[in-house]
Amino acid sequence: MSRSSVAGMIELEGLTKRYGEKVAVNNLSFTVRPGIVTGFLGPNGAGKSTTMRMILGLDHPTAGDVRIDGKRYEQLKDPLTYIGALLEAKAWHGGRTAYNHLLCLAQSNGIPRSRVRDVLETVGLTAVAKKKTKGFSMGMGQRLGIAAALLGDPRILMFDEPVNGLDPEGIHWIRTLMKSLAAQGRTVFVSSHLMSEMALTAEHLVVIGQGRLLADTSMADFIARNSRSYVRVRSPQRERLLDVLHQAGIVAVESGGGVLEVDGGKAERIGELAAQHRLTLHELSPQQASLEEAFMQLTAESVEYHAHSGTHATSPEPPRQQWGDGWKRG
Ligand SMILES: Nc1ncnc2c1ncn2[C@@H]1O[C@H](COP(=O)(O)OP(=O)(O)OP(=O)(O)O)[C@@H](O)[C@H]1O
Repeated sequence: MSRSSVAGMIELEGLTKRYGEKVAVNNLSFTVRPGIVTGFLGPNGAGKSTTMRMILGLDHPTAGDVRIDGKRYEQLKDPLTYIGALLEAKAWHGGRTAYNHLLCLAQSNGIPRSRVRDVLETVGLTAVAKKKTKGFSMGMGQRLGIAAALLGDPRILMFDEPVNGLDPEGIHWIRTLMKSLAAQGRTVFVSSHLMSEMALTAEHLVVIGQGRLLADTSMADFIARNSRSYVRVRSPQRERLLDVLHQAGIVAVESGGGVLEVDGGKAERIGELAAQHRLTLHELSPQQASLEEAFMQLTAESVEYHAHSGTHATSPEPPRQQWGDGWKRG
């Protein structure tokens, strides 16, 4: 563990959590830094919520350590002024107004009363501040949860699956808010099981599967390594086409169903070669593999419950790192 922690850093070192035989979080070590949105990505049951609960001192690690600005959560004086969090469960009292809910939280955490109006304004709930929260929609509830996280003006914000159940407008709002919090120099750590969502929000990615670290990388690097572009080609004269491509130094791979795949953007060249040799093409289509597919590849071996079988994955082996080779075929 680094003892020269920068303000706003979350540092995990060998963090492990067992529930009986089940290892929910397995020897996780990584650092979350300020000024960017860090996406915490993994399939359902990967251990994201358990990790976040340990960061907040709500669960105790079986082994390892997690520090906020170099300290354990319980060592922080007025912790809401260091780290604010939105966890999945809603924990407010439905009979209170939004204003009173936040006021109670402020008063019990040494936060000035003036912050209540500020955060209600930030999340767009000023007009309903005096309404009881039990009548709130899912989106309003999320906004109130985020207001509570922002109350202590913390340098670190942590959100567990914040866009779950929200409509497109709500999703857009949360995305914009997270980016603006990071632009203010704060640390923003956000979990999701959707790569497509993270691709639009996060600058850095931490990917876990079955509690283990699979990747800790910039989004730009993830895209560069995993955005495979290739050309799909089908021809009734497949063997002759393969020979022609081979002679031209173009590598084609058979991918089943009579389809050939050629890496890189060579569609024009393939079309010209086919025309020169009077070969018929039934398909010549440039393709771009999605990041969602790349994520599925990376985590494929660590998904707990497979939809097709419903069986529990019991392999004790760590999931194979598939950077770069994730796309190669046998
Ligand atoms: N209190 C508990 N007792 C026993 N097992 C638990 C407990 N909490 C979590 N688990 C198990 O630990 C594993 C990790 O769960 P966790 O909720 O942290 O995953 P997650 O990545 O947040 O998943 P999701 O995306 O579904 O919320 C799961 O197999 C879960 O069943």
